[in-house]
Amino acid sequence: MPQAVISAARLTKKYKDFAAVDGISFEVAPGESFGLLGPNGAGKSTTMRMVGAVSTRTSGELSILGLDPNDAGPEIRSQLGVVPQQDNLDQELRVRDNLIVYGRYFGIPMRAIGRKADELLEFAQLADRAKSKVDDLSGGMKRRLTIARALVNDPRILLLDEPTTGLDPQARHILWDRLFRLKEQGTTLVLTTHYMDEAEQLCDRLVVVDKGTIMAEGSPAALIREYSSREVLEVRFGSDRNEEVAAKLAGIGERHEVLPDRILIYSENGEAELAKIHAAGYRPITSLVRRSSLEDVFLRLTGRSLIE
Ligand SMILES: Nc1ncnc2c1ncn2[C@@H]1O[C@H](COP(=O)(O)OP(=O)(O)OP(=O)(O)O)[C@@H](O)[C@H]1O
Repeated sequence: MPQAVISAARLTKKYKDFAAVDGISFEVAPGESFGLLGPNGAGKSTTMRMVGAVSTRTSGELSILGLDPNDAGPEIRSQLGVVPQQDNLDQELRVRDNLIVYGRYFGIPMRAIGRKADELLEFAQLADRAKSKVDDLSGGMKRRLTIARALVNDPRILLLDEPTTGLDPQARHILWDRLFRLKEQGTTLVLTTHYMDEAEQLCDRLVVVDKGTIMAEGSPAALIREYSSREVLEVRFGSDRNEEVAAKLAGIGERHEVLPDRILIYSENGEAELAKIHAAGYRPITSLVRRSSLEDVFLRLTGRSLIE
């Protein structure tokens, strides 16, 4: 890997005796899009706050852009863009003024900041809303404005905590498109998400986190190859029968997961497994064949679903 822009070794954050982040190690290369995928409470935001140099670590090593946040917090923060989980835009100010005020905060000269604000509004597809009140924007627009604001200082790394939580599918796709654009331009992206499709779409590489520890690391495709099969057959026999039927399907597929509402059968060819189930005399209420996803990887690693 080229000289890492973020390097964490045995990074730990404790709240009293509880380790919210429990000895995690990872590196992020320049220009990479790196993700932390895990359910609520996994320790993703806590990790992001340490990387963002706004929360101190309890132990371990952390280097951001070659600097230690314990010694160089302000210098690190001046080179980062941060998109927090909750939008914290200035509701009193108009859209464009949010960017101007933030730019002034970073000490950008007045004549440069106006040009920068217009450029960022264009990028965030908000040019026609420049004079709107923040309150009048949709959730997706507010999110894009928060991203635009985080780009005011031309950050070397953009940190995004759950960038699309709470957005509708269309707004998510518009936002992903903007993040792809940034990725193309070479910005290093670090994001947390509990959406497996977001991780699959946006991340070159990711770590799967659960209960403060890293369960696996790799590209989405490599993780799926390593921890799942090519296809998944989902069958439903009714919540009271799934356990009983699953026990009788022992020879079918490479392995099963029995969830409260369905059985997942992992194999290279879901349709072929469905034919075997029919041949054995079982008729599922519903059946669906899909390709494996990071959700299956998480289930395999933890025995639990990402969204509970
Ligand atoms: N200030 C705090 N004091 C005590 N416990 C905390 C504090 N902040 C976080 N925690 C706990 O640490 C754990 C990890 O929280 P964190 O917010 O990092 O998780 P997360 O993966 O980002 O999930 P979410 O998406 O819900 O924010 C949780 O159990 C949380 O309750």
